[in-house]
Amino acid sequence: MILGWLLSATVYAFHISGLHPIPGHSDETIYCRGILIPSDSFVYSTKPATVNSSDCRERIRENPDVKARKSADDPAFPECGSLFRAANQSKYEIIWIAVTRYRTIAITSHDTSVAHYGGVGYDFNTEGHEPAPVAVRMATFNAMPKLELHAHLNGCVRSSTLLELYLERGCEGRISNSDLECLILKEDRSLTECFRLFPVIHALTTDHAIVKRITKEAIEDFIRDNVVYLELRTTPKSNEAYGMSKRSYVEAVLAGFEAAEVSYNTKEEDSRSKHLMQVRLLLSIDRRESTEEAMETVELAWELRCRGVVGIDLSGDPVIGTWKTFLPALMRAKQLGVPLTLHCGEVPNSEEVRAMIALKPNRLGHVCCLEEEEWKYLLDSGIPVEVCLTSNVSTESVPSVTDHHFGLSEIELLLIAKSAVNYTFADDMTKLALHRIFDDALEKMQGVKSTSEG
Ligand SMILES: CNc1ncnc2c1ncn2[C@@H]1O[C@H](COP(=O)(O)O)[C@@H](O)[C@H]1O
Repeated sequence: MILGWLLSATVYAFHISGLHPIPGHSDETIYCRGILIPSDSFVYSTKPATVNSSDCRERIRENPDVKARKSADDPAFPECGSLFRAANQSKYEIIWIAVTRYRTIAITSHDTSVAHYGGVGYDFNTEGHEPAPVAVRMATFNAMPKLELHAHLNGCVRSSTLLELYLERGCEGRISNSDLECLILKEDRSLTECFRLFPVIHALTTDHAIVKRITKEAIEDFIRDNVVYLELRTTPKSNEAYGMSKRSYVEAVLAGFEAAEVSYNTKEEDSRSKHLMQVRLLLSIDRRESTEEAMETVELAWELRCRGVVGIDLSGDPVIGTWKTFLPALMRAKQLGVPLTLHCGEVPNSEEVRAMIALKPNRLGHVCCLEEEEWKYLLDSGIPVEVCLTSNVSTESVPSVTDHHFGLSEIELLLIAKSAVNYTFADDMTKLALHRIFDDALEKMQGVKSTSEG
């Protein structure tokens, strides 16, 4: 019984990117984790400002919901103002922000002039201050093609698989049963708890066969969510006890890619098999690693560039490690022309945030905790940001899902998702094919819309 319950909790606990309703909310509305799939995958670009920041701020102040939540003593609110100022000064348009006591997240876009705060949409092109929330149906999100550009393999392991492995082999004394259950059942985890959980997962996903299995399952789950292009990232690991080197680990992941394609293609009765999902791999450097280990990962990415490895990621517990350790490897990646994405500003760290932006990586991930000056610097740099909304909610970096929802129309969401194609690490042919998928979906959506309006 407990196991059944644990299994049914799968999607909430581990499959962070799952397209599933949040308990207590209707699955007919946008208030669901599903909306966060595309948003996790979105990459936003920037463009000259069209929004008057003081007007924008006034409208936010006038919303009683926001006032109730952001009381005067909440240090986050002034931060919001400075964000608008930064955007205005640097002539970028902010379409969406989320401010919590600790973090501020902003999204800029060239596709729309809609801004959001506290889960309520405001159309800056219209008169009046009425909030304009838009309910979007789950079915639409299921059907919508999606790009997933920020998925950590060991963060996507099904809870059912973890439990199965745990029951089979235990957890090598690293964690008690009750601790494991507690971690699995807890829907939202602080960053600290997250990094307590990863070693537990790693202790279970040790050998090549398991790495292949979790890769295949993760891909199948993304296919089910109608992701059409996936950049999966994972940290190559060596583990003598299992005869594993960094290279053989990556080989096991690539074997998982192949296995997923086979099982996917054989399910001909499944209409989703008409889509062929494109999968690419980024190799992550963990912040606990040494310069030499980081360098080995970069060389591996270069060697395996013809087999689907398209980039390097720097990730891991943001309070561990120092920037200088990884710099030689990141510079080497740049020298080789291997695309780079860096986890940036998950916790306040001005010096590092500045150094990361100065390195001019191809993308930055999370980018939650920035000082006003750093925001300006980021906006000036024009570096696309992987805005990891699902993760930020799960790790309690932002207060709730409703504080995150976009309130955009279905077509606007699709357009934003489409714009992310330009920031994938895919080749031009793949980008073209992806643009076509989005154009088809857009055409269908517009057709449905005009029929229902007619
Ligand atoms: C929540 N925000 C985050 N911030 C930073 N790094 C994260 C992360 N979430 C996951 N990882 C990184 O991904 C590893 C697990 O997948 P792989 O073993 O690589 O497949 C974690 O150990 C951590 O290094």
